[in-house]
Parts: sequence; C-alpha cells; structure tokens
Amino acid sequence: MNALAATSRNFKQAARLLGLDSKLEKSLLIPFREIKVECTIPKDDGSLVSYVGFRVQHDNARGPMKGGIRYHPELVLKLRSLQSPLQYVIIGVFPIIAYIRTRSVESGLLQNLVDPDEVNALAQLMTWKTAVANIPYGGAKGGIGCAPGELSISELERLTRVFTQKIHDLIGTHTDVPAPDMGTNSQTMAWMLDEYSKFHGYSPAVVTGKPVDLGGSLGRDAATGRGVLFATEALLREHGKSISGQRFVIQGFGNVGSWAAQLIYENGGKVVAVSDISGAIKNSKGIDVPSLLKHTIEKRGVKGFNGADPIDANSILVEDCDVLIPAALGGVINRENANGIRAKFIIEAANHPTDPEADEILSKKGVVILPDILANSGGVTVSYFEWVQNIQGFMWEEEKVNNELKTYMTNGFKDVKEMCQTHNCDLRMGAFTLGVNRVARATVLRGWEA
Ligand SMILES: NC(=O)C1=CN([C@@H]2O[C@H](COP(=O)(O)OP(=O)(O)OC[C@H]3O[C@@H](n4cnc5c(N)ncnc54)[C@H](O)[C@@H]3O)[C@@H](O)[C@H]2O)C=CC1
Ligand SMILES: O=C(O)CCC(=O)C(=O)O
Repeated sequence: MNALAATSRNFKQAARLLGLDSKLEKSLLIPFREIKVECTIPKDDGSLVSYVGFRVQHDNARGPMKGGIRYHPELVLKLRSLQSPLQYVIIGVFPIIAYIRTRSVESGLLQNLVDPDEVNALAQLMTWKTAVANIPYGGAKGGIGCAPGELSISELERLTRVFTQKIHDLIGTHTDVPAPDMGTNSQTMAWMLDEYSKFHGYSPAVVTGKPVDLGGSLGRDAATGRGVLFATEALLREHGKSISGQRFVIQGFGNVGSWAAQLIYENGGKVVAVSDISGAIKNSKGIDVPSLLKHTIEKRGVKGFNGADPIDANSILVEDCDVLIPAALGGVINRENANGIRAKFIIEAANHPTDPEADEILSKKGVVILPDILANSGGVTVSYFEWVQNIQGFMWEEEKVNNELKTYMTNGFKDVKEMCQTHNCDLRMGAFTLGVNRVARATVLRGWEA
C-alpha cells in the first residue's frame, strides 16, 4: 500500500475511534501547503542537472511546522512498479502516460522526479508525532529526489543552497523549521542556515540538527537512537523484560540505526544482525558494535566486517531475534514478509516501516509493534530543545538534554498506553488517537473564523 494511503488509513481509524466530526476530519487530513520546486545546479564537470524538491507543510494548529529534509532516490516517482500489462489495463487511460514515464524513468530522463505522496505521508506523520511527543509544533517534511552518495560535497552544497533559495520565504523560526532526515545531516543544516540567513539575517532557530558550533544542541545527533532506547526500555519493562539479554536485529546503520545499536550494546543488549545499503551481516553470539562502527566509517558500510558473517540483505527482517528495529526505509514490512517475521517486538525507528496489511498479520501472530510516531520521536524532541536553546540564547549541558529526553519519551509511552486502555486498541492506534486528539482540540480552540 502506498505510504499516503497507509498513513491516511491509520488517521481515519483513529478519527472514528475518537468520534471526530467528518468536517474536522477532512480539514485535518488536507495538507496546509505543498511546495514543489525545480532545483538546477551545475555539476563539478560543468554539466547541468535538474532535481525536484518538495516541502509539504501538513498542519500548524499546535505551533510552527516541523520535520526533516530527506535526500534519497526512493523519492523517485514509483512508476517503475507499473510494469505488468494487467496493471496498465486496470488503470484505463493512464497506461500510455505511465508507459512513457516508466520508459523515461528507466532511461534516466526523469530520474529526479519526486513522489509527492511519500513526502505528504511523512509530513502528516510529523503532525501526529509532535502531538504525541507533546511539543508545541505541527508537522512538515521535505525532500529532494537525488542519490546523495553520487554527488560530491560541493554539488550537495549547491543543491542545498538552491533548494533553500526556492523555499526561504515559506520557512522560518515560527513558521516551518527543517531538520536532517535520511541522506542529510548537520552539514546540510549548516548550509540551509547560511543560505536562509542571507535573506533574513542570522537565524539559528530556522533549522535544527545543526553542528554544535552553529548553535546545534548537544545530544541531537544521538537523540533519535537514544529515544528508541528509552521507548524500547519502557515497552520491555511492561513485559517484564529489559534490554540486557534480548537479541536485536537492526535494518539501517545510519544516524538512527547506528546510535540505537551502540546504546543497546552499551546497555547489555545483543545485536545479532545489521544491514545497510551495502549489505547485511550476522553473528548469533552478538556483534561488537564499537568495532562495527569503526569499520563502517572506514569502509562506508557494514559489508566486509570481519566480526560477523555476510547474509542475504533481503532476509534481515526475518532473522531470528527478540526485537526487530527497522531503521531505514518505509514500507519494508509488508504482506510479503510479515508471516516470516520471528521477532516478538518491533520498534519502528524508521518512518512508516510497516504496511497496514502487515500490521494485521503481525497482530494475529501476537507481535507487539511500537509505532514510529512514538518510537522515533526522540529526534524531533531534541530538535525542540535545540530550538528553545536558540531562542533563549542559552546552551544546555548534554546531561540535561538526555534527562529531559527520557522524561518526554517515558511520558509519551504512558500517554499512549492510557489511550490504548480508553479505546481498547493496540499501540499504533493508541499513538494515533493521542496525536490526532491533541491536534483536533487545538484546531477547534483556534476556530475557523476568516
Ligand atoms: N535522523 C533523524 O533524526 C530521524 C530519522 N528518522 C527515520 O529513520 C530512518 C533512518 O534515518 P537516518 O538514520 O537519519 O538516515 P541515514 O541516511 O543516516 O541512514 C539511513 C541508513 O539506511 C540504510 N539504507 C538505505 N537503503 C537501505 C536498504 N534498501 N536496505 C537496508 N538499509 C538501507 C543506509 O545505508 C543507512 O545506513 C528514516 O526512515 C528516517 O525518516 C525518524 C526520526 C528522526
Ligand atoms: O528533528 C526534526 O525536526 C525532524 C525529525 C524527523 O524528520 C522525523 O522525526 O521524522
């Protein structure tokens, strides 16, 4: 199921449980604004290349819109999947356009098209996530359909600056505050801050996840992984277990996956398999995570690590373990592989890794899923601390950041559990009803008077 259909389905189910008025439901679902911009840059060899950038601002009832900027070829229009003749027949007049576009995508002509539905779903998720975390923000998400690994540093800088030039009037400290996501990092935020400041004066709070030297918060880099740790601890505690002694499998070893792995290792958990774009590895006795981190920095991937055996990357999600942590792409757990999953717990560090069809299959199997809008909310929570520090002009100690994060994650878990009891639902619906209810209340309080 496409990401937007899946997210909207969860939203509608929550709206039904809450008994929301249908007009309010509709207004919460429609994004506040969708921005699509052309970003053309000269490559290092002088040739021109054009990309499509997106920013979807979903909702601002509870405060400035907030969410990451993603650079990933996954955002390339997904028409490639429309390849069976039957699909072309079913969708009627669309086939000719689809065929031409599919051919164009394959031949590279349209390789930089972005899938607006994906960004739209991610923006909507941010609205419910900031509400679950109980931080004073709405939701947004952006991205450029590009393969950052294939661009040089100077090409990435030019692309980021052009994108910022195109959207600078529509973002701002009290309007919409971007942050890093897949394929972007603190350096990307430093370029955005610099470019934005050329138009509006020095404005450190316009982006979060910046380098600490430019007003970034101590602890932001590790925050999403640390939040995953705190949320996992809370869930396991409820089941009479702790991190120590559990076997973990992690898909994705970037910012979120590698920090989660490191913190789980430090807390006595056994990381038995890890994958990233380069490949997958397994060691049933437990991977030495600090050594794997060193290897990954040197070799730019987990592949070739000599403290574990290589395995088929496609099998990572069905490896034997107690806790599975998807920390890479969306939609990876679906009806094709859900039956094969052997974990007892799934902690959604990635955004929307589980398709609703898989949700149903896993629920029947008794697998407990900690949903993305709670599990990975540590990143945006520390982004909020960074924004507060920038506005106050006062920097916090790292210990304070981590302690506050633990409080927010623990409260989020408790609030979600209360909604589960009130509505007799699973953790995903507990989180969705919590988030949607908070946004609905703020929307009604603000009113619609023109
Ligand atoms: N960075 C943050 O603060 C937050 C990130 N997230 C979500 O966490 C997920 C990961 O984000 P980051 O770690 O920031 O991104 P990242 O770009 O730092 O790392 C992504 C990782 O996924 C791996 N990957 C990419 N394609 C893959 C594939 N087909 N199979 C296996 N691994 C693959 C990459 O090799 C890399 O290890 C995303 O879904 C993101 O939206 C959610 C909340 C906050
Ligand atoms: O830190 C932020 O503002 C954004 C984090 C994000 O993109 C996410 O939680 O998916």
